[in-house]
Amino acid sequence: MVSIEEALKIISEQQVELKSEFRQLHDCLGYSLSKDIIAPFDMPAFDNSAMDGYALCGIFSEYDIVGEVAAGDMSEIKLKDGEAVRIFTGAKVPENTTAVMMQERTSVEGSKLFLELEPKVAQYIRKKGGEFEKGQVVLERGYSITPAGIGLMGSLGFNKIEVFKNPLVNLITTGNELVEPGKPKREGQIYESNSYALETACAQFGFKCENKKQIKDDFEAIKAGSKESIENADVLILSGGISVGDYDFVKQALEENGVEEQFYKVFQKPGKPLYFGRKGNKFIFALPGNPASSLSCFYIYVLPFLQKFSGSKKIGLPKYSFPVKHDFENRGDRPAFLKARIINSEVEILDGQSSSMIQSMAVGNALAFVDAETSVKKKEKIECYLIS
Ligand SMILES: Nc1nc2c(c(=O)[nH]1)N[C@H]1C(S)=C(S)[C@@H](COP(=O)(O)OP(=O)(O)OC[C@H]3O[C@@H](n4cnc5c(N)ncnc54)[C@H](O)[C@@H]3O)O[C@H]1N2
Ligand code: MOO
Repeated sequence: MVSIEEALKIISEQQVELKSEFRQLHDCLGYSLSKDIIAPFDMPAFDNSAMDGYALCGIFSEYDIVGEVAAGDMSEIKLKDGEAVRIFTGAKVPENTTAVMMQERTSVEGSKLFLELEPKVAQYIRKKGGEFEKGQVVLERGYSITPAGIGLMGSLGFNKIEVFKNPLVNLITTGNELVEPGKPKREGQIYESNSYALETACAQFGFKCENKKQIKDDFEAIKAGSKESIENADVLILSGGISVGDYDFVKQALEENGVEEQFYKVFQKPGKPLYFGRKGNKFIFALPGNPASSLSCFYIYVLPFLQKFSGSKKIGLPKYSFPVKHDFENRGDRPAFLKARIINSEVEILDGQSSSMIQSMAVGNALAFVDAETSVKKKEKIECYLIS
């Protein structure tokens, strides 16, 4: 049995072989950059107008309108003192522009422009290189790509992005009692739900499960199924059958497949029987079958590993401290990740903390950490991992 800190350290210290690939710009959300993104030109690339209005030369109260520049135009106009051009947002400002005046503050009579107020030098001009300059690193290697990052890379003209390959994930659920949702079940059976929660938890962070298998509590079947997944995937996630019961075959099956245990059992609640193993450059997490245990172990242990394996610098769930809404006592002898809800900057520890209960996790948005045999007083701050 290891502590939470030891388990996380063992996971974070695994040497993983990162590979890179080019992906289309629209298809790299959830991937991480394998190279810095360097601006190929200044941003903006030319001085341009921030408003629909008039580009002015010199500071006067009236001007002669000498032309028009729309967004996308290649303006050849060189303004002289007292001249103005009609201009639109994003259009290149002509040479010698002193300022832009928004059209709401102007009036026009024939070709004469009158201003309601005096312009300030450089107002409403977005200067060339004002955001960043050519050659500047705008996104660093290891940056986990977001929609804004995609927008930025598109604005720099990149249509293919070099990213780290995401690990190939396989998922195996084990249990004789499990029935696929949508099918009839008889007394003693339950619906298989962990694979859905785990697959979508992967997807929440941009990781795809390429293959899902459901296997009975049969040693040979689990051994054969996990052998195949270890061959085909980078990371195998199993759920169930990892405790000490007569039908818990996962650990032994993994051992017989040549998987080397990195740790087994973590001193925590939920998720005590968590197993982590490795075979070469393949990694195996066997999560306890209880629904809240398996998902909580995914968030705390599997997610940081998948992120590391994808070359991301962003590791683990966002973690913040919040004051508790009410007194709380963890009477258990294990440190606990508690299903919790953060509202109005306060954290409420929810009812339904049993490892088999997932409704509290579904309506919650965080896992709150409270050490073993510890009381926390109302307003005392505790660490919370945000799950949504
Ligand atoms: N004698 C002991 N018994 C148990 C211990 C222990 O230390 N000594 N630990 C308990 C703890 S803590 C946990 S957590 C569970 C974990 O057991 P397993 O990983 O072997 O999981 P299973 O027995 O297969 O299932 C546990 C529970 O979860 C349900 N389940 C399993 N798979 C799914 C699924 N895919 N979808 C929905 N629900 C699932 C299953 O029906 C069981 O109710 O062991 C304790 N026992
Ligand atoms: O450690 Mo288990 O996940 O409490 O039921």
